[in-house]
Amino acid sequence: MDREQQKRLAAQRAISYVEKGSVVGVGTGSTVAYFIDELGKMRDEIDCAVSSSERSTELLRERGIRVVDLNSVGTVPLYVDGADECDGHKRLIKGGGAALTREKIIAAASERFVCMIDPAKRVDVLGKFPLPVEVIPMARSYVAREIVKRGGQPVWREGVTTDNGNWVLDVHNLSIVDPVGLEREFNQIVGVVCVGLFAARPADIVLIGDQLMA
Ligand SMILES: O=C[C@H](O)[C@H](O)[C@H](O)COP(=O)(O)O
Repeated sequence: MDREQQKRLAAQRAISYVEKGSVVGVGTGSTVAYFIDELGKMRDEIDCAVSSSERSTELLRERGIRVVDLNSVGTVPLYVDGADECDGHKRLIKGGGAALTREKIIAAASERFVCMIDPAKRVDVLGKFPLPVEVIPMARSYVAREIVKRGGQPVWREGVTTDNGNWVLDVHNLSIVDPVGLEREFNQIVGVVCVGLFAARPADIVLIGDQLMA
């Protein structure tokens, strides 16, 4: 089975976590696009969605799903998203599509985070996928130098501006043996908006294709 089929299967299974009449938090990316397809089929059974990107908002609206501001809802019962890497503790690297900050905000505001991946993204140690870090544009060089001091090799994702008007550094050469510690450390660099490590708030449920990860 190819990766796209695995992503679609994960999205179909993720739908079973959606409760009728509820607000659904929606992530970003190619896997989420399959989830939005499925969610569209039950648009009359849910209340509305909160979205992690302009791209997902557009897809949701195209399928007739009402999208509301996170500030207008309380705790979100369910957040569904993809990831770029996932370790055995359901800690993630995210941000390959530059949507990490809004994704992390909705994940933090959610009771349950269901993450959908294909088998190639399941790793023992995070870091083979370059770690995305969203930065305030004027701080790009400074943050890059600070990351070099910590052993990473930052590469500016030139030409990409996030939905928040910021830039992204992709940090290569990291073997992330302490994801919570590294997330905390990078968060403390002035000029960093968000680190694409979801370790302090990992996923609650990970679907690898249609299989539940233990
Ligand atoms: O910024 C993008 C997100 O974190 C995505 O969830 C992540 O990159 C996975 O995307 P995809 O499902 O396209 O592999």
